[in-house]
Amino acid sequence: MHHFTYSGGSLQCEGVSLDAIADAVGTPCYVYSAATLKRHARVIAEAFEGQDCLIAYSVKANGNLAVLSTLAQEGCGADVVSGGELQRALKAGIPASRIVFSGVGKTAVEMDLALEKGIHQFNVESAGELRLLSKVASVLGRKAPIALRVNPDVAAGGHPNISTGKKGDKFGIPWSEAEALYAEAATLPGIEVVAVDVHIGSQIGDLVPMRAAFEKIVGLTRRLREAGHTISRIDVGGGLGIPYKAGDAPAPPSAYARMIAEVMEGMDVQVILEPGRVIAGNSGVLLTTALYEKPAPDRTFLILDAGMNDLMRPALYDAHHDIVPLKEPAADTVTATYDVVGPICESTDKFAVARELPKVAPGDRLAFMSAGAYGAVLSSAYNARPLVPEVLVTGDRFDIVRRRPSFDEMIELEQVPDWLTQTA
Ligand SMILES: Cc1ncc(COP(=O)(O)O)c(C=O)c1O
Ligand SMILES: N[C@@H](CCCC[NH3+])C(=O)O
Repeated sequence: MHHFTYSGGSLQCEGVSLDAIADAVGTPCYVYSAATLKRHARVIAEAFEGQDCLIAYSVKANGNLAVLSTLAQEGCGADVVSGGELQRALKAGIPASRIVFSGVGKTAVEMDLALEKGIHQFNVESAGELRLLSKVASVLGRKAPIALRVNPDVAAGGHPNISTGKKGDKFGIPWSEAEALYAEAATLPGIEVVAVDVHIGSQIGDLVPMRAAFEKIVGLTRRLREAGHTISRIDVGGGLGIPYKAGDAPAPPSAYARMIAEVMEGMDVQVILEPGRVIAGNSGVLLTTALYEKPAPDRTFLILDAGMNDLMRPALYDAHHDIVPLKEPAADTVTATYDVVGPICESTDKFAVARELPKVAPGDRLAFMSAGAYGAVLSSAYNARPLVPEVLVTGDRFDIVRRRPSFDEMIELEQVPDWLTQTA
C-alpha cells in the first residue's frame, strides 16, 4: 500500500501533485510519502504486537534525515553500518538504546563512537573485529554488548548480488566457526555476549529460506545456552521483499511475523528486526523529465534527465522499476516501446529495455515507482551531476529535505594546489 495515485488527471503523492513538486524543485528528484513510511512502520509493529521485538529500521535503505525523523516518531530504532549512519540516526532522535551496528568493516573510531553513545548491540562479523572491539571497549572501561552475525549457509533465493547468507559470501562468521568464536568472546574483557544475529539477503519474497535460516539460529542459540552463554536476543536481520510490479506477491509482514513467532516459540528472547526496503521502498518515487526520443534502426531510445547515478538499481541488479507518466494516460492512449536510458556516458545507464509505455513526448514527466529504498542513498555525482534532491510530502504540504547542490558548491569541496596554477 502506498500513497501515490492519480487524481484529477495527474499523479499525486498524498495531497500534493507531483507536477507541482517538479515545478518547484526541478527533475530529477526523489519524493517520499510520510504517510506511506508511517503506514509501513505501523504494519510491521502491528504484525509483531505481543512479541518482544525491536524494529531497527535499516538506515542504509534510505538515510535521509527527514525520513529517519519520521520513522523515529513511529518508535523505530535503527540498524546502522557506519559512523555516518549512526550520527544520522541519533540526530533524527533515535535513541542509542534502540540502535544496532552491523557491517563487516567497522573501524576503531566507529566502535569508539558507538560505545560512547551506548548503542544496544554490535553485530560482529569476524574474529578480528571482535578482538578489536574488546580492546576499544576496555580502553573506555566498557563492555560492548555483542551478537555474532553468523552465516547460516542458506541461499536466499533472490538476486545473487544481494544474497548475504551463503557460504562464500563475505558476510557473517562461517557456520562451522561460530561456536568457537562465541567461546572466545566470553573470555574477552571488553565483550558481553547478548545475542545471535543473521541476515541472509534482501528482496526475499519467499519465507522458506528465511525460516530455514532462523531455525538454524534457534538451534545454535540452544547450543550456546547449554555452553553457558546468556543469549537474550535474536536479531533476524532484514530482507523482506516488496512488490515492484503488478503480479509480484512477496510474503507480507503478517506472515513473516507469524513465521518468526513460530520459530521463536519458547525461546524467551527479544527479537530484533532490521527492515529496510519493506518500509522505504514503496514510500518513494524518482521524478524525471523525458529529454529526447532517439530512433535507432532496431529500437527507439527514450532519453531521460535521470541517470544511473541517480538510481543505480537497474544498472546494478537489472532491477525493474515501473515507469509511469505524471499525466494520467487516457484510456485510448497510444503506447510505444522504448529502451529507457539516462544521459550518463556508460552503456549500463539503462533503466529498461523494450518497455511499453504510453507514448512519451520530450518534456513529459515520468515517475520511477518503488524508488524509496536503495535509491537516493546509492546516488553519485558521476559526470559532475549534482546529487539528486529529495522531497518529503506530508498531507497537503511538501518540504525539500535535501536540496540540489549548485555547481559552485560541488566545486568548492575541491582545492587546486597553488603550485599547479602558478605560471613559470
Ligand atoms: C545486515 C543487514 N540488515 C538489514 C538489511 C536491510 O535489508 P532490507 O532492506 O532488504 O530489509 C541489510 C541489507 O540487505 C543488511 O545487510
Ligand atoms: N542495494 C540493494 C540491496 C542491498 C541490501 C544491502 N545489503 C538493492 O537495491 O536491491
